[in-house]
Amino acid sequence: MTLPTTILTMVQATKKIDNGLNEQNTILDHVDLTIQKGDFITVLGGNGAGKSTLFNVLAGSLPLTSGDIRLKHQDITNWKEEKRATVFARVFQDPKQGTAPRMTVAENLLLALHRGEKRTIKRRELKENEPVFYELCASLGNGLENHLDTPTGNLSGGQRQALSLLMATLKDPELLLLDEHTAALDPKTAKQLMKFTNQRIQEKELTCLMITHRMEDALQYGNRLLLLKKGKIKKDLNAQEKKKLTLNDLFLFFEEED
Ligand SMILES: Nc1ncnc2c1ncn2[C@@H]1O[C@H](COP(=O)(O)OP(=O)(O)OP(=O)(O)O)[C@@H](O)[C@H]1O
Repeated sequence: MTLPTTILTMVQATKKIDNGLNEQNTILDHVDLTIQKGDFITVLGGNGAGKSTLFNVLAGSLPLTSGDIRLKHQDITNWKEEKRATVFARVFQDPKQGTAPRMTVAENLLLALHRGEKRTIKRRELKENEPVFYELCASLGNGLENHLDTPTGNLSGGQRQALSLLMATLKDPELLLLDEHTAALDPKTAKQLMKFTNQRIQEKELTCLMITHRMEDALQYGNRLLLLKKGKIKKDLNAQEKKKLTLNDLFLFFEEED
């Protein structure tokens, strides 16, 4: 049996925000979290529970007030957002956020292939990578392979989110952050993208945190489930505990007073 490899550790991670009345609100409250390689963790919590804050402090868009974050035992607490983007990839809820609208599908994929490098797009490289990009897009099953030369602003929301997911996973990030990435899609498209997401995570053996408000998805996918309330992790369920969990248990959790 191989021992699990720790990818990420948060120790007493806390974020306080000035509320404008000379007081501070704690929006992430002394969070301890250890993520092992290959974990696919679904993250649930009501509005304002702190899910996006958790992602923002991981991605570096919000600095921690106290506590620290370690990536494979390296302290990354003070790494800037740009540096963290070389190891973490994030897909947002809004299809407009993940891709450059005036650039074509192929150009966006080429940018993703060179994530973290400062360089311009070369026509020759686009040509060379075309067969790879075609196959990659065809694997989505939504016709994106026929739009390699289409600016992404002209794609459907579903195609654009699928492309964002492909881009985020192209270079095997240490940690994939899915921030309600299916929430803006119609039920059928959301289901297809979720199926593809799971397939991609399994195939590439990625480590992933996924925020969702779809409780069925939180139960169906992943090997671990976090329940957040008032900036705290209230439950961290492992695979066995998660298997036993029902939709009713989740409804009860949301209704519970603290
Ligand atoms: N930059 C900020 N400035 C002030 N308050 C903030 C900031 N970011 C988050 N908050 C507050 O922190 C709390 C947690 O917000 P957060 O967006 O993390 O919740 P969430 O669980 O993602 O909610 P939702 O499901 O509605 O997206 C909320 O009360 C929110 O108003």
